[in-house]
Amino acid sequence: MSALDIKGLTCSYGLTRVISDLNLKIANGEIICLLGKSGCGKSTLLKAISGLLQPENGSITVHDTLVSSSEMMVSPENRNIGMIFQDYALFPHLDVFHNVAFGLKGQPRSDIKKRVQEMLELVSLEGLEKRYPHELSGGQQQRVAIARSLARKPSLLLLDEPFSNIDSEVRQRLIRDIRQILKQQHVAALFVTHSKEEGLDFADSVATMEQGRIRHVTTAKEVSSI
Ligand SMILES: Nc1ncnc2c1ncn2[C@@H]1O[C@H](COP(=O)(O)OP(=O)(O)OP(=O)(O)O)[C@@H](O)[C@H]1O
Repeated sequence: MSALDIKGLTCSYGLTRVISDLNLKIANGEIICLLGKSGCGKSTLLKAISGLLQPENGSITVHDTLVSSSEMMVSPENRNIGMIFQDYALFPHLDVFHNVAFGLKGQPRSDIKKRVQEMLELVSLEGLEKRYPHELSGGQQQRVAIARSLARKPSLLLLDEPFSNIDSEVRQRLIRDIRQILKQQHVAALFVTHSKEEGLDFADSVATMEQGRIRHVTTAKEVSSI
Protein backbone atom coordinates (compact mmCIF):
# COMPACT_ATOMS: atom_id res chain seq x y z
CA MET A 1 0.00 0.00 0.00
CA SER A 2 1.29 3.47 -0.87
CA ALA A 3 0.87 6.54 1.33
CA LEU A 4 0.24 8.53 -1.85
CA ASP A 5 -0.40 7.42 -5.42
CA ILE A 6 -0.90 10.05 -8.11
CA LYS A 7 -1.75 8.90 -11.62
CA GLY A 8 -2.00 10.99 -14.78
CA LEU A 9 -2.72 14.18 -12.83
CA THR A 10 -3.57 17.25 -14.92
CA CYS A 11 -4.53 20.58 -13.31
CA SER A 12 -5.17 24.01 -14.82
CA TYR A 13 -6.05 27.50 -13.69
CA GLY A 14 -8.62 28.52 -16.29
CA LEU A 15 -6.97 27.86 -19.62
CA THR A 16 -3.44 27.67 -18.21
CA ARG A 17 -2.28 24.09 -17.68
CA VAL A 18 0.09 23.87 -14.73
CA ILE A 19 0.27 20.11 -13.98
CA SER A 20 0.49 17.79 -16.96
CA ASP A 21 -0.04 14.02 -16.76
CA LEU A 22 1.97 13.79 -13.53
CA ASN A 23 2.68 10.48 -11.81
CA LEU A 24 4.14 10.12 -8.30
CA LYS A 25 4.13 7.41 -5.65
CA ILE A 26 5.21 7.67 -2.02
CA ALA A 27 5.60 4.46 -0.04
CA ASN A 28 4.47 4.16 3.58
CA GLY A 29 6.84 6.05 5.84
CA GLU A 30 8.85 7.41 2.90
CA ILE A 31 9.99 11.04 2.71
CA ILE A 32 10.20 12.52 -0.79
CA CYS A 33 11.54 15.94 -1.63
CA LEU A 34 10.05 17.83 -4.55
CA LEU A 35 12.65 20.00 -6.19
CA GLY A 36 11.99 22.40 -9.05
CA LYS A 37 12.33 25.92 -10.34
CA SER A 38 9.96 28.66 -9.31
CA GLY A 39 6.70 28.40 -11.21
CA CYS A 40 7.05 24.73 -12.23
CA GLY A 41 3.91 23.81 -10.29
CA LYS A 42 5.08 22.54 -6.88
CA SER A 43 2.57 24.50 -4.79
CA THR A 44 -0.19 23.66 -7.25
CA LEU A 45 0.59 19.97 -6.79
CA LEU A 46 0.35 20.37 -3.00
CA LYS A 47 -2.98 22.18 -3.43
CA ALA A 48 -4.30 19.30 -5.52
CA ILE A 49 -3.13 16.71 -2.96
CA SER A 50 -4.59 18.62 -0.01
CA GLY A 51 -7.95 19.04 -1.76
CA LEU A 52 -7.92 22.76 -2.53
CA LEU A 53 -7.85 22.24 -6.30
CA GLN A 54 -9.81 19.74 -8.37
CA PRO A 55 -7.92 17.93 -11.14
CA GLU A 56 -9.02 18.12 -14.71
CA ASN A 57 -7.81 14.58 -15.22
CA GLY A 58 -6.15 11.76 -13.33
CA SER A 59 -6.47 10.56 -9.74
CA ILE A 60 -4.99 11.03 -6.28
CA THR A 61 -5.16 8.14 -3.82
CA VAL A 62 -4.09 8.44 -0.16
CA HIS A 63 -3.61 5.13 1.68
CA ASP A 64 -5.83 3.25 -0.76
CA THR A 65 -8.63 5.83 -0.62
CA LEU A 66 -9.39 7.76 -3.79
CA VAL A 67 -9.52 11.42 -2.71
CA SER A 68 -9.50 13.37 -6.02
CA SER A 69 -10.46 12.84 -9.63
CA SER A 70 -12.23 14.94 -12.25
CA GLU A 71 -15.50 13.46 -10.96
CA MET A 72 -15.08 13.50 -7.19
CA MET A 73 -13.34 15.37 -4.36
CA VAL A 74 -12.97 14.43 -0.71
CA SER A 75 -12.96 17.70 1.27
CA PRO A 76 -9.57 18.84 2.71
CA GLU A 77 -10.63 18.21 6.32
CA ASN A 78 -11.56 14.60 5.55
CA ARG A 79 -8.25 13.65 3.91
CA ASN A 80 -6.22 13.24 7.08
CA ILE A 81 -3.33 15.11 5.49
CA GLY A 82 -1.13 17.36 7.64
CA MET A 83 0.35 20.56 6.23
CA ILE A 84 3.32 22.65 7.30
CA PHE A 85 4.10 25.98 5.63
CA GLN A 86 7.04 28.35 5.76
CA ASP A 87 5.10 30.93 7.77
CA TYR A 88 4.23 28.41 10.54
CA ALA A 89 0.53 29.41 10.41
CA LEU A 90 0.11 29.12 14.18
CA PHE A 91 -2.86 30.84 15.82
CA PRO A 92 -1.38 33.99 17.41
CA HIS A 93 -4.10 34.24 20.06
CA LEU A 94 -3.65 30.66 21.30
CA ASP A 95 -0.81 29.44 23.52
CA VAL A 96 1.35 26.47 22.56
CA PHE A 97 -0.89 23.94 24.32
CA HIS A 98 -4.03 25.16 22.56
CA ASN A 99 -2.29 25.44 19.19
CA VAL A 100 -1.29 21.78 19.39
CA ALA A 101 -4.69 20.76 20.79
CA PHE A 102 -6.58 22.59 18.04
CA GLY A 103 -7.08 19.64 15.73
CA LEU A 104 -8.12 17.32 18.56
CA LYS A 105 -11.39 19.08 19.36
CA GLY A 106 -14.20 16.76 20.33
CA GLN A 107 -11.95 14.21 22.05
CA PRO A 108 -12.10 13.70 25.84
CA ARG A 109 -10.09 16.34 27.74
CA SER A 110 -7.78 13.82 29.36
CA ASP A 111 -6.92 12.28 25.96
CA ILE A 112 -6.21 15.72 24.51
CA LYS A 113 -3.93 16.60 27.43
CA LYS A 114 -2.03 13.34 27.09
CA ARG A 115 -1.62 13.63 23.33
CA VAL A 116 -0.47 17.28 23.49
CA GLN A 117 2.06 16.34 26.17
CA GLU A 118 3.36 13.46 24.05
CA MET A 119 3.70 15.71 21.02
CA LEU A 120 5.51 18.46 22.94
CA GLU A 121 7.96 15.90 24.27
CA LEU A 122 8.48 14.59 20.75
CA VAL A 123 9.47 18.04 19.47
CA SER A 124 11.43 18.90 22.66
CA LEU A 125 9.16 21.77 23.76
CA GLU A 126 8.01 20.45 27.15
CA GLY A 127 7.45 23.28 29.59
CA LEU A 128 6.55 25.87 26.95
CA GLU A 129 2.81 25.07 26.91
CA LYS A 130 1.77 28.51 28.13
CA ARG A 131 3.90 30.56 25.73
CA TYR A 132 2.29 32.38 22.83
CA PRO A 133 3.72 32.12 19.29
CA HIS A 134 5.26 35.62 19.47
CA GLU A 135 7.25 34.49 22.53
CA LEU A 136 8.96 31.70 20.55
CA SER A 137 11.85 31.60 18.07
CA GLY A 138 11.20 30.67 14.43
CA GLY A 139 12.59 27.17 15.01
CA GLN A 140 10.39 26.68 18.09
CA GLN A 141 7.33 27.89 16.18
CA GLN A 142 8.03 25.38 13.44
CA ARG A 143 8.32 22.64 16.08
CA VAL A 144 4.87 23.64 17.39
CA ALA A 145 3.52 23.45 13.83
CA ILE A 146 4.98 19.93 13.49
CA ALA A 147 3.49 18.90 16.86
CA ARG A 148 0.10 20.27 15.83
CA SER A 149 0.13 18.39 12.52
CA LEU A 150 1.30 15.09 13.98
CA ALA A 151 -1.15 15.22 16.92
CA ARG A 152 -3.93 14.15 14.56
CA LYS A 153 -1.93 11.17 13.32
CA PRO A 154 -2.01 12.19 9.65
CA SER A 155 -1.52 9.53 7.00
CA LEU A 156 0.57 11.96 4.96
CA LEU A 157 2.37 15.20 5.72
CA LEU A 158 2.91 17.97 3.13
CA LEU A 159 5.66 20.47 3.87
CA ASP A 160 5.94 23.62 1.73
CA GLU A 161 9.40 25.17 2.25
CA PRO A 162 9.08 24.82 6.02
CA PHE A 163 12.66 25.78 6.81
CA SER A 164 13.16 28.83 4.62
CA ASN A 165 12.50 31.39 7.36
CA ILE A 166 14.87 29.73 9.80
CA ASP A 167 18.54 30.63 10.09
CA SER A 168 20.99 28.06 8.83
CA GLU A 169 22.40 26.80 12.14
CA VAL A 170 18.99 26.10 13.65
CA ARG A 171 17.76 24.79 10.32
CA GLN A 172 20.22 21.90 10.17
CA ARG A 173 19.28 20.66 13.62
CA LEU A 174 15.54 21.12 12.90
CA ILE A 175 15.79 19.19 9.63
CA ARG A 176 17.56 16.32 11.40
CA ASP A 177 15.09 16.29 14.29
CA ILE A 178 11.96 16.46 12.16
CA ARG A 179 13.24 13.73 9.84
CA GLN A 180 13.88 11.53 12.86
CA ILE A 181 10.39 12.26 14.26
CA LEU A 182 8.67 11.40 10.96
CA LYS A 183 10.67 8.16 10.72
CA GLN A 184 9.88 7.26 14.31
CA GLN A 185 6.15 7.94 13.79
CA HIS A 186 6.25 6.24 10.38
CA VAL A 187 4.63 9.22 8.64
CA ALA A 188 5.13 9.62 4.89
CA ALA A 189 5.93 13.13 3.71
CA LEU A 190 6.22 15.23 0.59
CA PHE A 191 8.57 18.12 1.12
CA VAL A 192 8.86 21.09 -1.26
CA THR A 193 12.10 23.05 -1.36
CA HIS A 194 14.30 25.12 -3.65
CA SER A 195 17.40 23.80 -1.96
CA LYS A 196 18.94 20.55 -3.17
CA GLU A 197 21.12 20.33 -0.03
CA GLU A 198 18.08 20.66 2.22
CA GLY A 199 16.26 18.02 0.19
CA LEU A 200 19.16 15.59 0.43
CA ASP A 201 19.41 16.07 4.21
CA PHE A 202 15.72 15.62 4.82
CA ALA A 203 14.38 13.16 2.25
CA ASP A 204 14.90 9.54 1.21
CA SER A 205 14.34 10.41 -2.46
CA VAL A 206 14.37 13.51 -4.60
CA ALA A 207 11.70 14.04 -7.28
CA THR A 208 12.62 16.66 -9.84
CA MET A 209 9.73 18.64 -11.26
CA GLU A 210 9.81 20.53 -14.55
CA GLN A 211 6.93 22.28 -16.30
CA GLY A 212 4.24 20.42 -14.41
CA ARG A 213 5.74 16.93 -14.64
CA ILE A 214 8.03 14.77 -12.55
CA ARG A 215 11.17 14.30 -14.63
CA HIS A 216 12.91 11.76 -12.44
CA VAL A 217 13.02 10.36 -8.93
CA THR A 218 16.39 9.43 -7.45
CA THR A 219 17.32 8.23 -4.01
CA ALA A 220 19.14 10.78 -1.87
CA LYS A 221 22.09 8.36 -1.66
CA GLU A 222 22.39 8.20 -5.46
CA VAL A 223 22.33 12.00 -5.73
CA SER A 224 24.91 12.42 -2.94
CA SER A 225 27.35 10.06 -4.62
CA ILE A 226 27.37 11.95 -7.94
N1 LIG B 1 -4.44 30.87 -8.48
C1 LIG B 1 -3.75 30.92 -9.63
N2 LIG B 1 -4.34 31.37 -10.76
C2 LIG B 1 -3.67 31.39 -11.94
N3 LIG B 1 -2.38 30.98 -12.08
C3 LIG B 1 -1.75 30.53 -10.99
C4 LIG B 1 -2.40 30.47 -9.70
N4 LIG B 1 -1.50 29.97 -8.81
C5 LIG B 1 -0.36 29.74 -9.50
N5 LIG B 1 -0.51 30.06 -10.80
C6 LIG B 1 0.51 29.89 -11.85
O1 LIG B 1 0.79 28.51 -11.98
C7 LIG B 1 2.18 28.28 -12.19
C8 LIG B 1 2.73 27.35 -11.10
O2 LIG B 1 2.66 28.01 -9.84
P1 LIG B 1 3.08 27.30 -8.49
O3 LIG B 1 2.80 28.25 -7.39
O4 LIG B 1 2.48 25.96 -8.41
O5 LIG B 1 4.66 27.16 -8.72
P2 LIG B 1 5.81 26.75 -7.69
O6 LIG B 1 6.64 25.72 -8.38
O7 LIG B 1 5.24 26.38 -6.39
O8 LIG B 1 6.61 28.13 -7.58
P3 LIG B 1 7.46 28.72 -6.34
O9 LIG B 1 8.64 27.81 -6.19
O10 LIG B 1 7.82 30.09 -6.82
O11 LIG B 1 6.57 28.74 -5.14
C9 LIG B 1 2.85 29.65 -12.20
O12 LIG B 1 3.02 30.03 -13.54
C10 LIG B 1 1.83 30.54 -11.50
O13 LIG B 1 1.90 31.86 -11.99
